[in-house]
Amino acid sequence: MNAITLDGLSKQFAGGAGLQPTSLSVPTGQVFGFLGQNGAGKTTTIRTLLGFLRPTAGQAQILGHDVWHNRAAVHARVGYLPGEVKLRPGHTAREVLTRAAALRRVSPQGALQTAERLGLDVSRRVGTLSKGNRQKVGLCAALLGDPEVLILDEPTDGLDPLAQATVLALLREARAQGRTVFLSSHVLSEVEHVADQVAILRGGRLVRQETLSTLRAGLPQRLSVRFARPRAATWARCRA
Ligand SMILES: Nc1ncnc2c1ncn2[C@@H]1O[C@H](COP(=O)(O)OP(=O)(O)OP(=O)(O)O)[C@@H](O)[C@H]1O
Repeated sequence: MNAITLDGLSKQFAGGAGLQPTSLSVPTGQVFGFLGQNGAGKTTTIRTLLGFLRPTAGQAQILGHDVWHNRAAVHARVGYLPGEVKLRPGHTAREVLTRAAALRRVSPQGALQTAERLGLDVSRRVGTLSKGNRQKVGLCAALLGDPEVLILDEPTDGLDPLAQATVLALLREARAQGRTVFLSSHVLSEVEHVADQVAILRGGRLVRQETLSTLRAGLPQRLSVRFARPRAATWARCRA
């Protein structure tokens, strides 16, 4: 069964940019990497998929619900990390997570443990946190209550390599528990460590969707370099 389905979903902004009609599906229990350069349309897709933007055409379903018509039912079962995490600056990270947990009617314990794994000091006021550490607060909030579907807009953006590795480990654990992850990123080398499938968006258009093994098989496995002159002579020139 598919956890997420886009059926001809599109979003046209006044300037013409946005998302061209796009159809794709994400099977339950998979990590789906959604790749594209700056401005490719990843955030637009995610915000339309979640019903924050009204689609120009088409529809999206999450866990069998039409997103636009059943937003509350969908949002109750989805953990979402927005591209820009906005938090009340005067609250500590612990307060943010405890309040978010109360709103979701779940225990904050899991999120506080995740914060510890990510090396986040939850006693700090979020207004004093770095971008990466605010990102960690947003991620802990998205994971609250172990939602069935996680939709994460560039979750590792701005994180140090250790925290990035912890995030990827958290996503693998979510998959091992049968949960579904929709993960946007600029970087294939990061997504390939965790994704089962990837889609590539360019200029608001889906240009590829394939499994990681098919994508890898299509990438050059060997690079051959030809020197215009004998190698020893080339190195000698470089050293000179
Ligand atoms: N509210 C809006 N009104 C008009 N154009 C918009 C709006 N939001 C986004 N766009 C345009 O839609 C295109 C896709 O933007 P989007 O933010 O979805 O890209 P992205 O892939 O998430 O980029 P990034 O990796 O930089 O976050 C861009 O050309 C952007 O300028």
